[in-house]
Amino acid sequence: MSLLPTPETKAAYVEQMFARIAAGYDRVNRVMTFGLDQGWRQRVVEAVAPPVGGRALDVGTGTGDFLPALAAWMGDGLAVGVDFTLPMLQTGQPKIAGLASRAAFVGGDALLLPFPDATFDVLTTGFVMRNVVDIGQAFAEMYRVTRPGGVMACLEVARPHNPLVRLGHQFYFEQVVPWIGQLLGGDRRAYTYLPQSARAFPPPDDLAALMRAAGWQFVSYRRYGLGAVAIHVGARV
Ligand SMILES: C[S@@+](CC[C@H](N)C(=O)[O-])C[C@H]1O[C@@H](n2cnc3c(N)ncnc32)[C@H](O)[C@@H]1O
Repeated sequence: MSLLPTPETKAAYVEQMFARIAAGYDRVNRVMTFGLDQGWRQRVVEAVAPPVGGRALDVGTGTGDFLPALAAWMGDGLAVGVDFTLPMLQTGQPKIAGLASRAAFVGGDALLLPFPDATFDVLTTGFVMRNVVDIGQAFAEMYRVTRPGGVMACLEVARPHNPLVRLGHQFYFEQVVPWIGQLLGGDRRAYTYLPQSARAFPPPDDLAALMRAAGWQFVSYRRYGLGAVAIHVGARV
């Protein structure tokens, strides 16, 4: 049975779903990815290479997993995480408490970012684009708030190329992950939506085309985790 919402109901569906799973979100992520997810986020941060004293924005920050790494690169710079699911931000609050004035959460929509043009040096986003109603608009908003010369990197799920790996990945993602979500996160529906939304998500070449259409230049991507995720990078010239 499809759990994918219609475009009209998607934003509310996504917000309510992440509010439900916020408390167990980090735990399920670590187990479900065999601990690889933090390494992928680290690669995203390396790809944008935040400047010392700079400003970074993480879009759809959730519990703020990108913020400590972004802040670590920037010395006295500022890492901001924006998200529209407040319970996710509340769950992540202890993660940024130790960063004092070097990190902050802001409530807001990725499709209408609450920042002026050209505010940030670098942008990151992880596992968010599957969940937005309009990927092109999200990329365009990210472009708008990036200063000329800035860089953006996007981490998202992909489907492995190798047919055998693809089959194993499909079984794991569609049959096992919902049970992990049930056992460790208490929510089988949310972790059934996850593989379904991944199936409906544009493959890496199409995602790169959407980035280019939103204005991003020098767009490229690399796959990680046997092809289960891809990191796209683009620049605002
Ligand atoms: C799968 S979580 C990813 C969280 C985090 N980026 C990470 O790497 O773990 C997706 C997050 O995107 C947020 N999100 C989805 N659509 C959004 C939108 N239109 N505006 C702001 N946040 C959004 C959700 O609230 C959720 O916290």
